[in-house]
Amino acid sequence: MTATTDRQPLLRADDLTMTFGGITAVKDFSFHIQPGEIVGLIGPNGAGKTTCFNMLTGFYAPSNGRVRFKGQDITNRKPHAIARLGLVRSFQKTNVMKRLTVFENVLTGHYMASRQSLLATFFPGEAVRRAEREARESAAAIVETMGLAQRMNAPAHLLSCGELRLLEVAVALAAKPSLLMLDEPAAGLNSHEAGNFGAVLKTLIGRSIDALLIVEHNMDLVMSVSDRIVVLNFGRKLAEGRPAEILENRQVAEAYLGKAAA
Ligand SMILES: Nc1ncnc2c1ncn2[C@@H]1O[C@H](COP(=O)(O)OP(=O)(O)OP(=O)(O)O)[C@@H](O)[C@H]1O
Repeated sequence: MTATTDRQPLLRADDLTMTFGGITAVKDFSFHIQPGEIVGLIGPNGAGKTTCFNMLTGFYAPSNGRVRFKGQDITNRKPHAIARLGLVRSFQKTNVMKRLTVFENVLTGHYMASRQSLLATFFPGEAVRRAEREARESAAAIVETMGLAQRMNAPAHLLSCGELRLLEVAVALAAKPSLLMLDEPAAGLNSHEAGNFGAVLKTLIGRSIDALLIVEHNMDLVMSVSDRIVVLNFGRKLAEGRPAEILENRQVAEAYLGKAAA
């Protein structure tokens, strides 16, 4: 075990359970994320990964179990309240507005997060003007961090698939997350683009975010970026460990092969 396990987790979920009518999507699922970690949450289709994301971020009220973030019990809090605490998620559907430029998309992310009043926007005082300046500086810095500086003023519809996936993360970063949760952020990327995407994600830890939880079907990507992997199967935790341990785990291989053979 590493020394990190002695510290208080950034996020801790205990016995999370979600039932929809007669279907149990997730059952007694417990896990944690330490500051500084990238954790991969994997599992075959329908294993319960997105349902977990929804429970952790307040989009679903768990049927049972608790979620703690930064030491606070956030179970059943509203999604926007959880996001304001620093737990920010992406969705499988894109958050990018195709007509806006890369910079404008990230700036819009800042405004969505800051909830500045309309009155303040039209009749700005010094404080609002300063906030505006800071938002623009921060947006430009995020674009650079994601490796998109050359595309700062390009309309999003002109971006390659790889650049678009990076921009989606950039927009999420505008909300100033402490823990960022990405749901299939590398969908549609070829192996070269996925390699670059993973390398950029790794640079974010300790610089833009404290920790990252990633749900991803691209195994090369998730194995190369994650410090630890948690495997879900039929809503239950099947395995947990370092990527090399998970790759050698027979039960995990069978869960995936079983699904593929079905
Ligand atoms: N709102 C819902 N109502 C009823 N059943 C649901 C609902 N959301 C999810 N489920 C069911 O819960 C189970 C887990 O689904 P979930 O989407 O969480 O899996 P997943 O691991 O994210 O799958 P994928 O990798 O395909 O995205 C599935 O059987 C799904 O049909």
